[in-house]
Amino acid sequence: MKEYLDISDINNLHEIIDEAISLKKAPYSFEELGKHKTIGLLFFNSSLRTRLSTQKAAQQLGMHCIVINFGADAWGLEFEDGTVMNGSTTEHIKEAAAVISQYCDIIAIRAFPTLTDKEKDLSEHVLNNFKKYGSVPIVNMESATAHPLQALADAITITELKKTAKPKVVLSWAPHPKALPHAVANSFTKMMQRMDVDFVITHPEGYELNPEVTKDTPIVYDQEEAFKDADFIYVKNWSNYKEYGKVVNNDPSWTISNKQMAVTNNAKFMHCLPVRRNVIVADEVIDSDASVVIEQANNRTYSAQVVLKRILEHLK
Ligand SMILES: NCCC[C@H](NC(=O)CCC(=O)O)C(=O)O
Ligand SMILES: NC(=O)OP(=O)(O)O
Repeated sequence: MKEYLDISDINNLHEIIDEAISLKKAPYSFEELGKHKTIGLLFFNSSLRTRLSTQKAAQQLGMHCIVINFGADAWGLEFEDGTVMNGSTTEHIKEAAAVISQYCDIIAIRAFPTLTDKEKDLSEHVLNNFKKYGSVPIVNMESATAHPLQALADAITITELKKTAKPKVVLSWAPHPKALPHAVANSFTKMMQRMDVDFVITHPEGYELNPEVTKDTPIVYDQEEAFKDADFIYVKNWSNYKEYGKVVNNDPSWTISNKQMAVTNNAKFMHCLPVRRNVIVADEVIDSDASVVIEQANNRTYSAQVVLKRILEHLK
């Protein structure tokens, strides 16, 4: 694997999921592979799971890890070409990406969307500028439109827990007070389209994701109808895509409670975390045996580890 920007960088999905599950059983089997290699983790936004699981994955491969928070302790970066830099930005991406590439063999980046400038977000300008001006492989740790490490962890989790050959998986929107990105929902959708599952999306009318992502995936506007006989309920809020970045609906009847779970086939409840309790999901569901959110978060380590392993093998 040359880089990991999107799940399209995965050639053989079955193979990578199986390999991640093997790494979970023997996480130190390749601790020589990353010896004397360094990964730089660049954060423009907060993180708990991605930051810790990616570090853990790198360490289990014998790599060194360096971390920088652009929001807090780096110089303000300029991304536009030809700007007269007499304002708030201090350093241009051209130098920053080239310099970081001197110190790191792999660069991993978290950079959320603006949710105000749709065109800029869709262009993935942060990720693509690092790719353009850096000289080492890039790993996406959640960008404006994609969270492929999360989607791979989700695929591992569903593979481990499914009880039938072709489970029914539902992606459900749930309310949230703030405008949230589409990245998790986009990557999960693309992942389910590649897996052998019966996949349905449910959300209030008007909350359609980018049609270039959803393609021909069935969309059911009635949440209860969508949940019938489901084996996995994957919940996520996203802000409006058409009225870009707006919160136009906060309907609490979409919050996942026992009432919704009752029509499923004893479904597992999934969420990428962090989750707002009693807004996205009621305590009674996330505290029940149906919830697999901790197993899902654990799989973030093996998702990152299999990706880093493959990039390291490509570097050799
Ligand atoms: N990496 C997992 C999710 C990150 C982000 N959630 C958030 O920003 C939650 C913020 C809050 O609840 O205040 C998202 O939805 O893409
Ligand atoms: N799921 C996830 O990416 O969590 P963090 O935002 O805490 O990294």
